[in-house]
Amino acid sequence: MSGTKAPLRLAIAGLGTVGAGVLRLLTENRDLIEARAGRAIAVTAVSARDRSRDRGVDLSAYAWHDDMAELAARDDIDVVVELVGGADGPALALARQALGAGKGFVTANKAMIAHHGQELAQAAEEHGAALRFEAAVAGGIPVLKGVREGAAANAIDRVYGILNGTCNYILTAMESTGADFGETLAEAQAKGFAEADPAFDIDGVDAAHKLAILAALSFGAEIDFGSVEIEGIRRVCAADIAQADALGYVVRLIGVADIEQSENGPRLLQRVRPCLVAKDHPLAPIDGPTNAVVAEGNFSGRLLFQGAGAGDGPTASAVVADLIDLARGDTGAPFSVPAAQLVAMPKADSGARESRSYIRFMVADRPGVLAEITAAMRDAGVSIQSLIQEGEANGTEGVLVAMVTHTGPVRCVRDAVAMLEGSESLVDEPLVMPILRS
Ligand SMILES: NC(=O)C1=CN([C@@H]2O[C@H](COP(=O)(O)OP(=O)(O)OC[C@H]3O[C@@H](n4cnc5c(N)ncnc54)[C@H](O)[C@@H]3O)[C@@H](O)[C@H]2O)C=CC1
Ligand SMILES: N[C@@H](CC=O)C(=O)O
Ligand code: NA
Repeated sequence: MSGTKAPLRLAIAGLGTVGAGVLRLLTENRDLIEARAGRAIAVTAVSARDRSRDRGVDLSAYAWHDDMAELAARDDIDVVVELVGGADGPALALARQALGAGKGFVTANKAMIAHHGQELAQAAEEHGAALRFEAAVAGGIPVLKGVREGAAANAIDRVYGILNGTCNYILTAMESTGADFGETLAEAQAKGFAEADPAFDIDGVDAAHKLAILAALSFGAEIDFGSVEIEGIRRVCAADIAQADALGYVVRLIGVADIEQSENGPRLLQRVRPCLVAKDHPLAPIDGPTNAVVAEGNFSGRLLFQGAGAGDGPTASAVVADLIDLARGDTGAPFSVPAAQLVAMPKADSGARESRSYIRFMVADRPGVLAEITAAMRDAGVSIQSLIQEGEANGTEGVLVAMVTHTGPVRCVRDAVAMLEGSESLVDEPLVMPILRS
């Protein structure tokens, strides 16, 4: 079909949700993939933990390796595809080996790229190999391609979005059905969205991995996962979602990265936390495992990328798109610029940022409690826009007091909360959620 070009030969490590999806996609769409890639893309060898597991795909045509480290050593392989996971360990060893041997390397592993992406990009350059990881950020959405290629001419100084399908699935289910957190997490796990350790999802770490990669690529910054401020969704309760709704907002886990200019060069701020999102904001209707990313280019204006952020089909689509690029001979720098040109950007001070905030207190039902809270706000310089006191919140001890502040420094809200620490009026630690600016 494509003439005489030799096929691109793959070894795939990991045949779980994503790996099995990639095998299915390569089989079902073989002809169109070959036509678009200009050559066949053929699997030669595979490795996973359990050879006999029924994955709904026929493995009989592929060489099997119990030890995935052997894949990179095969001389009949052009590209190693890593769909195992884990920041370090065998996945990282395989990446180093494959790139060191001059083979292409395609992965969906955001944990590994967030921690070691720069080293791996450098290794790829040194050995003339290609490294790609579109599936690692926002699953099936071609957001890395969109930023790296489609928006390549723009300076981008803010990128943000919904980067974790599991959290979005949980939050939107809590919103629409009032379902409980644990039950909804189990559903997300059963559908294959959740990470091997779902704490990575609900504690915001997975979104932070993706944000760190997206920020590096968007801003030309060194990857700095360590400086991401992270808060997950464990403490968001049904009453918060109901209060947000009454105020005209929905609750979403949002990753935001931006750069601010200072005398000493650009500073980077990366934060992942549950936020209140106005119902007319483009991120508000994003539900279920869908992800959405907004990138603000200085010529393009606001770009919105939206689609399935997790699951076998969408994630496989991103992996195979990378493989098609490699088959076509695109070996360009994965972070837009060579790894050595990525700029080290110190962390910006999040306390100095201005924001409106939602603050929820669970308080003891007794006189003087509200006065104590509002005094702390006054002393810390926080201006309250609205305050709601509810009866006993469902399934919780105490009375819910929720407030929305006027725009002011984040530090003042932190100071107010710190002043109330240890107060006998509070039956739980306050929850602060910023209101996402449009
Ligand atoms: N599931 C999803 O929706 C998405 C997953 N990802 C990423 O894709 C990667 C794979 O995720 P899933 O397919 O969901 O995981 P999974 O747990 O379903 O599959 C992992 C596979 O790796 C194999 N494996 C584990 N340790 C191994 C070892 N030492 N040697 C050989 N094989 C080994 C397992 O046998 C299994 O086949 C992860 O990095 C994940 O973060 C990225 C985007 C979306
Ligand atoms: N666990 C992740 C899977 C995709 O990256 C998620 O829920 O988004
Ligand atoms: Na993607």
